[in-house]
Amino acid sequence: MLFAYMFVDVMSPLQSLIQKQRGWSPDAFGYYAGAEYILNVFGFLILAGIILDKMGVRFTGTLSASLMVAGALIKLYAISELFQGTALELWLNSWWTEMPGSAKLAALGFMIFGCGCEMAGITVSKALAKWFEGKEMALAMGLEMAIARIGVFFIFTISPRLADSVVPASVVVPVAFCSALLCIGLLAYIVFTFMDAKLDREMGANKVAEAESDEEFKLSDVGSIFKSKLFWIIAMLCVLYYSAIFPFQRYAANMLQCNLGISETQASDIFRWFPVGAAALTPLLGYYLDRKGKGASMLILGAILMIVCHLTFAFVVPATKSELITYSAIVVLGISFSLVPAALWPSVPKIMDKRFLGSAYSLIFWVQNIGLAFVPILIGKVITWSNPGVTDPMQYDYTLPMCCFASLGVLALIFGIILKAMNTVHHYGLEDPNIKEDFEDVRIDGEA
Ligand SMILES: NCCCC[C@H](NC(=O)[C@@H](N)CCCCN)C(=O)O
Repeated sequence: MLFAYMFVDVMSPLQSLIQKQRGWSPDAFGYYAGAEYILNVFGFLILAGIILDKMGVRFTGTLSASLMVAGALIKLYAISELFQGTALELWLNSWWTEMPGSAKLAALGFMIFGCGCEMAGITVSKALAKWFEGKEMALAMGLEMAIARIGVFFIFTISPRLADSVVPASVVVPVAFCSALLCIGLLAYIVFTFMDAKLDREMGANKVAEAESDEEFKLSDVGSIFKSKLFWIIAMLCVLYYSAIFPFQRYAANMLQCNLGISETQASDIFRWFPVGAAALTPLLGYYLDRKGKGASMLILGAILMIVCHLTFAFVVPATKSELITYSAIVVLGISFSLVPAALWPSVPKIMDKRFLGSAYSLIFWVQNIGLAFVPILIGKVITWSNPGVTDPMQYDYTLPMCCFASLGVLALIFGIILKAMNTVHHYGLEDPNIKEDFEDVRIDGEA
């Protein structure tokens, strides 16, 4: 997941370079960036969950890592010199001319990569739930997310430097570097499949037989998940919360530039500490959750902190232009981005039956991906609508867009409160620690 998250953002700091090198306009760059989620939104993620529950973590993880490598290589080819002047490029250049041929092929590669990346996300979650059931599951998931966030910080730091390491500067170097890392990731996962097979053997014949007889996944389970009220509450909380985080990340640097009147680099230098803060805290909160519980309360607190931060960016930062307040809001947002992921993902195995855990994760990801695909477009339109006549990208007023992000947080908070109330009534164990001697299993079996 570290290498996957690095690949996702490898081009993010290189927007102006790819514009100079390959003629991608900001719009073309936006379409390329959105391509990551397209196939997932149009149903691939649902299929991925079914494959995961039918075929298991070893097959699905290897498939997802292979998809990421294939997508990465297509993207690498698209931006390389090799692709320039080919018949395919000429043909791709001949229609929808706003989007250069290299951007179209890179978007296709990114789409395939995106399928592999999200499929890997649900596979890793299911694998961790299997390996750490009744143990330090939240800590394990927290560490996995922390490593991925460090990858984001790392790639924002090294990507421009790798591009500048050749003359003239080239986007090919960082993309080739990350593609090589993905190949290493695929090999690492293949090694894991042997370890996982060994775990199955160690778990003993009895447990495997039990798993085979009682826990066979049925296609109708997908329908059962969709009918579950609890599933929809978690999925809505997830999409609303994450839609106010990942799409915000795309606009954050520009928002800081406009509010503080600083350069792109200064803004990035401030904002890049956000994933680092989240990386530092998520495992600690996972450790706490494993031992003390309070998962539902953490979700509520995380949503409240996010609302406070987005409102600070909307009203306080532009009025005071204070760097101290800005840094404080970034740190508090990092705490929020630790609380919610640390509590959300380990909660799913508590309330969903093991046999369709992969599908449950995939359907939550699917709803989330719809938000991640469309909220950035919506925010772009709000920026344009609330800044009539503004052409200088340093002069945007971000009050309304930030209020939109805060509103998503308010809705997420409402779903968090409903979830906690339901947990109090039905005792799903969302406030309980993961590590328990006698774990009372109250997971719903498709019906809630
Ligand atoms: N084992 C993974 C748990 C989910 C972590 C979560 N990621 C997502 O929700 C992804 N579906 C979306 C990632 C988008 C990145 N461009 C997270 O908190 O990162």
